[in-house]
Amino acid sequence: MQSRTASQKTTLPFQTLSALRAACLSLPESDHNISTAIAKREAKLTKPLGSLGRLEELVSWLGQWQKKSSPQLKHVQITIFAGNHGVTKHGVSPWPSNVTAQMVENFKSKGAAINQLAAHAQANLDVISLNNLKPTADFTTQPAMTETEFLDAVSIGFQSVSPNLDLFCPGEMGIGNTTPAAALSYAFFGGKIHHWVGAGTGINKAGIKRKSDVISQALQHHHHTLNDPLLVAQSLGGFELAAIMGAVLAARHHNIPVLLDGFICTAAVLPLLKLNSKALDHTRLSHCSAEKGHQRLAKEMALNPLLHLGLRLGEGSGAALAIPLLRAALACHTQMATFEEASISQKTSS
Ligand SMILES: O=C(O)c1ccc[n+]([C@@H]2O[C@H](COP(=O)([O-])O)[C@@H](O)[C@H]2O)c1
Ligand SMILES: Cc1cc2nc[nH]c2cc1C
Repeated sequence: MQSRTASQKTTLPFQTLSALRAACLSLPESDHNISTAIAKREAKLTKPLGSLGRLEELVSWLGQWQKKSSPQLKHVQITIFAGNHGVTKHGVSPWPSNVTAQMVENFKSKGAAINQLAAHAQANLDVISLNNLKPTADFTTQPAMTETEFLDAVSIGFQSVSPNLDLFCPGEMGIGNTTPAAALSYAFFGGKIHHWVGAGTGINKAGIKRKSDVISQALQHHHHTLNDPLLVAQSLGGFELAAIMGAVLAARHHNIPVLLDGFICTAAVLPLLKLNSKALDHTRLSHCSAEKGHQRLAKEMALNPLLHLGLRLGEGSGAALAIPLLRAALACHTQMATFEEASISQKTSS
């Protein structure tokens, strides 16, 4: 496993918000000729058309973005982005912030759930600690990050994605990060605060009330930023969320399909969607988290989760669990016999 503390300042791709905005607005498209080729083969395979349900669509999605009519999953990367949060001083998480660094060590020594799930999925796992795990500012009174801090974090995420990948899965670790995730969701979709605020790592009712109050205060403080998705991400997000946003943007520029993880990961890429309604076409949502706001967020973002397992761990765990599903989909598409090869009669009427 590679682990980085990601504080280098040289040749970062985004020196200004307008450079980042331009990269979000001008995005490559998938190759629709590939989906036609894949659909043609799918129709010849020894099963009623459509009978493998979403597995069929997943093969087409992988192929369109990889630009391969026989998509592959040789180079699969899970990267955990770790960061800390100034809002934790308001008691929004039951865990102390030093658990973020302790879990980073646990990832490095292969003791965490994601280490087992990544190995099972035959995926490479890296961890990147943002800002040396120094926390964001308390966003109830200041932007979570300065413009430079935000751009650096986005740039580090962007640069972390190697162009040769077949699939990229961002994960995250950050005590307190369900609060910025809920704040971003509420800032972009409104509704009632309590729709977005859940127990995270297990906070009690009083803690959930504190989280809601913190978010309400933060939105009042940053109301002037709410019409600009990048300023919202800078003001209400976090280092690891910004890095995830940058990484998912990079994957798009390299035509790499992405599996999104849980509530925090989904909220992290929401600014991309708000800037460009096609920005997440190269992604699929691996699972629906048990965290309260995730189902609503997925619906608002028109993301249809592949798995419902009651997970609420983060680390990229849901994405890791969906990788074997993608491998199964590819195995069927590439290795099944056609009707002709297996001498099976085709259907006689429609
Ligand atoms: O992925 C999810 O949906 C998810 C839901 C709840 C908690 N988490 C993880 O728990 C941590 C944040 O929870 P909290 O209570 O400290 O805000 C962070 O490290 C996340 O990876 C993750
Ligand atoms: C132990 C622990 C492991 C985690 N993994 C992701 N978030 C986490 C939060 C805690 C508290």
